[in-house]
Amino acid sequence: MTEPIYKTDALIAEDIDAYLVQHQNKSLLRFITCGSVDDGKSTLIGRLLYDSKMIFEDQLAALEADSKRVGTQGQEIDFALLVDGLAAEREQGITIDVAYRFFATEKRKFIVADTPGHEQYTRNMVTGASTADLAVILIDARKGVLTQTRRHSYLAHLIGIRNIVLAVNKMDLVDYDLAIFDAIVKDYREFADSIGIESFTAIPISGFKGDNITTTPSPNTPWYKGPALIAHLESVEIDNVSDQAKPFRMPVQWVNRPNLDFRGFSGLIASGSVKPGDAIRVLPSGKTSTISKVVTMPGKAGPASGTGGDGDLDEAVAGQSVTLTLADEVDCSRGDVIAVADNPPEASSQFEATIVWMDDAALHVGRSYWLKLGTQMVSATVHAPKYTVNVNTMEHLAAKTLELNAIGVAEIATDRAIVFEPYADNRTLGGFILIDKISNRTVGAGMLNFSLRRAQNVHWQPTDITRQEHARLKNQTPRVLWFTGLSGSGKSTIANEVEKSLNLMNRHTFLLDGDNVRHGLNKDLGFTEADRIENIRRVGEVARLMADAGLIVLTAFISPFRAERELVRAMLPEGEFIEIFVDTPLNVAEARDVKGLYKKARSGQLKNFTGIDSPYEPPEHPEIRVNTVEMTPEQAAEHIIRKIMPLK
Ligand SMILES: Nc1ncnc2c1ncn2[C@@H]1O[C@H](COP(=O)(O)OS(=O)(=O)O)[C@@H](OP(=O)(O)O)[C@H]1O
Ligand SMILES: Nc1ncnc2c1ncn2[C@@H]1O[C@H](COP(=O)(O)OP(=O)(O)O)[C@@H](O)[C@H]1O
Repeated sequence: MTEPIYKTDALIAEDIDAYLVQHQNKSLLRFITCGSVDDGKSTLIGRLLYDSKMIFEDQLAALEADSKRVGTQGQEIDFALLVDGLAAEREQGITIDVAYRFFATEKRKFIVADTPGHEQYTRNMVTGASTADLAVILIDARKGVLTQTRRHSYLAHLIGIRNIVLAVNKMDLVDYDLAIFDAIVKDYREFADSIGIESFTAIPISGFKGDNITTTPSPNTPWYKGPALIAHLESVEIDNVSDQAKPFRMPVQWVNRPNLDFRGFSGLIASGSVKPGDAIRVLPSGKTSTISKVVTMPGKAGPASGTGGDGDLDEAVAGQSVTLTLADEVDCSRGDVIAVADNPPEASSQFEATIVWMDDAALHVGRSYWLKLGTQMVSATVHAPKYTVNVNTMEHLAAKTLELNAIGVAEIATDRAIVFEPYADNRTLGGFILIDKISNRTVGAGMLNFSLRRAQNVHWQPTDITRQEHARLKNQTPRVLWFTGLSGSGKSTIANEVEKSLNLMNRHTFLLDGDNVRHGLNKDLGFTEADRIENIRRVGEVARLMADAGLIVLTAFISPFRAERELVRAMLPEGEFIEIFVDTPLNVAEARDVKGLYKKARSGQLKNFTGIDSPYEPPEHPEIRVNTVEMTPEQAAEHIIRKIMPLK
């Protein structure tokens, strides 16, 4: 029964090029519709698709048959059936994911992201809204402005949508009463003012009856002098147009080098315009040059087909994909940004950001995530949130982390400077996503608000005695032998044995032990997840410094999380980090109970104890694994020494 709808999408998806060529000269408006099923959202979208004639004949026949069978509108066509395609939605009576639909009118083409209305789906709404130029906020005329209206408006505004349409729907059910419409608009204006929405367009409609949907004004609302919905969607200014007036920025997607004579930098122009002769600056290096040519992107044949472009352009503007060639040989690679020379964006490594959390597992404060901003990808850690926002009341709440669907403001630090602009000025250079390094899932989406001053005044200081010099003097290759395992597994005992053996071999070593470091450097840290993450981050930094000094470092920390162990691995040159899994089953470690801590944990006197009520994630591919049930500490140490030899 839903097949015809998928066919429409599939056709466009399969031959999107043909579709786009056909509509090439029309501008594209991306918009979202916000509201719940009850507000008539699906009916409205169905009506837009229907009225724009993008439904094929056979599908219409199927729709008519379906409507009569399962529709809720008697003998009339139930437009909601066009949109509520997913079986799960049908069963639950709700819309649960972002569905994108394409349609076109004489004047413009459209992509509409249909996002669900329920609070737990904030992340879907944010996903759908992230590229939208406009949001249609649906209101049921009988109910007026509701909590969810405020939530959707707040999210749409937060995500940077400047065009808001307040579609007051179901006007037929309130006798097209002007007073009701006016009261709703007044109510909404008060709310909009309070959150900084500068303007919106209110339209009285009936998705079901078709009032004020297409281009002609409805005779049922003679008091309404504004445009009908489609007429408004066809004429509203698209962000690209306003972006063109901003300074030129183009994040480099790839370096296009089809042959030795051509070296171009390809990307999508994020803002402004560019033409041959323009003075530009490559960031973050700051190197300057001049634009030689602006070439349109290669066609389907790809970069291999010579310069591949359809030809040189006199000028290109925001929203266009182009390849730029420069007058000078300038270092420039993927992730760099080419900008107008005298007004470039900043580069920074510390920011305040607004983050929408999208993962079932809450944010781990201090953990290193991938941060992807346009074509730039760096490691980043998020500090404890300053506050989270209650999306129903706009209240600020105190919070230690961000749970699924939470929106919070927090400081964020990247491991190297990224080129950016505040999201409010530039969505492309200010919007980012966070990716879990282990699962590769997108866990958050965010907006950079501003960079923190302190980041700009800290610079790397080069030193003359390099780590190679330090290592050469000690006549050894630095290593970090990272022992990990449960409390009482034998990390300290075995690490101690290994250090003794290394010293007999005249190696320069240092053993960092959990208990000892926690008395000094890390005495401010406890055993919450966030504190353990910070504990390991600091120990990792110290181990790295010691390895830079040429030492063989041994560390004995539970280090329960894979992500932080991988973080430390990534801090060191390839091959210098050796993960040693002290593999002792919980019952064995517990039976040893050297410090009586397991007993305390079992009796509830000690909370968050690893293996009892705090997780331990065993290494998946440790360089070395020792089984302390089968080996004595001495045997385990010998095994390790043998594995790491010949140790120069
Ligand atoms: N709640 C809780 N959970 C785990 N361990 C606890 C806890 N409270 C105190 N201790 C003692 O602290 C030692 C572990 O510290 P670490 O720095 O290695 O821990 S972690 O890596 O930050 O998880 C650990 O030492 P080892 O037994 O040598 O591992 C314990 O003695
Ligand atoms: N094969 C073994 N390897 C390491 N320790 C062992 C072994 N068998 C028994 N033990 C005992 O287990 C305890 C391990 O404690 P410890 O080294 O402090 O562990 P951790 O540092 O992992 O908490 C010590 O008392 C040690 O003597």
